[in-house]
Amino acid sequence: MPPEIQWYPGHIAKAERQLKEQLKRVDVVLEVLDARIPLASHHPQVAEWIGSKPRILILNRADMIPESVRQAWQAWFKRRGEVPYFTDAQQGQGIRAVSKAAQAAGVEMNRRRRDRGMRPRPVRAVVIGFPNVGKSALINRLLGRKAVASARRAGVTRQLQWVRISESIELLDAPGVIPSKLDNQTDAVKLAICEDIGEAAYDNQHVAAALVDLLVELAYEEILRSRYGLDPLSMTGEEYIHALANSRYQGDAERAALQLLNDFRKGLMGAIPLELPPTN
Ligand SMILES: Nc1nc2c(ncn2[C@@H]2O[C@H](COP(=O)(O)OP(=O)(O)OP(=O)(O)O)[C@@H](O)[C@H]2O)c(=O)[nH]1
Repeated sequence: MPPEIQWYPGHIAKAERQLKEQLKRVDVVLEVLDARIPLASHHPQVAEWIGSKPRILILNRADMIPESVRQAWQAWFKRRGEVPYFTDAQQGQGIRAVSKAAQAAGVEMNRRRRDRGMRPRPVRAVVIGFPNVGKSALINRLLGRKAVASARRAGVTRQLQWVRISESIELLDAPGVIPSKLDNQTDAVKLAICEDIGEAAYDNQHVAAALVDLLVELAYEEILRSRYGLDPLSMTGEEYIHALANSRYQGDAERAALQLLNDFRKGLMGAIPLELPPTN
């Protein structure tokens, strides 16, 4: 069977090259994950690309998961010796803590510079993450003004410039786009559901069916039942899309799939995580 989600060729290598170019220039890396799918929106090679540079871990779209799940992730990352910063870059929540963490990394860097007889300078940082996770929105919030294009469409970010976000922090105004991980279709489907996928080709009906299956698996079936008047427990995700198409869209399964995906992506189903911290 061919992979369900495919990326347009040529894009991955170029994205990796550009990302490495950006990482070379900075002291600190701000890695943005999607709080609904912190595992699927992390690329396993990030540690290798960053090397020994400090990384600040940001779970954006924190408004799209319940508080209890946020706490569960907090505890899970803490057990792994990591500190997640939860942000809502759209509304500007949690931004100050991110800036402070970058600033603290800068203090550490300047201590080392002074030890080597070098003059202190502002810490240089870059925001990286998968397409559409909210990198530009976060940069705008860190800047405190609207300077970087932010759009609902994936893959709009381009150019490269330094911007001063405080006395002690300089930021690359173009975020680093992390290339897709190609070997994990389960993660790819989650990225497609959340629209964090960039230049990929995928089948909306397949992705919407996977969303229904995931919602049932995570015991969110009541949301589907009350929103669409159809019980997902008695059928597969694929059957659900067809049932929805028959009940509302004259059998048009593509419209039903797009409606369901849009409702989820816009948060109209409520704050729903698609991943929970692993229990082991
Ligand atoms: N609900 C919610 N929406 C967000 C948040 N952050 C960003 N968004 C929205 O998500 C969409 C993508 O945000 P961008 O900032 O353009 O994402 P990006 O990562 O820069 O995207 P690319 O340029 O495609 O790589 C926009 O519609 C934002 O308004 C958030 O914390 N919560």
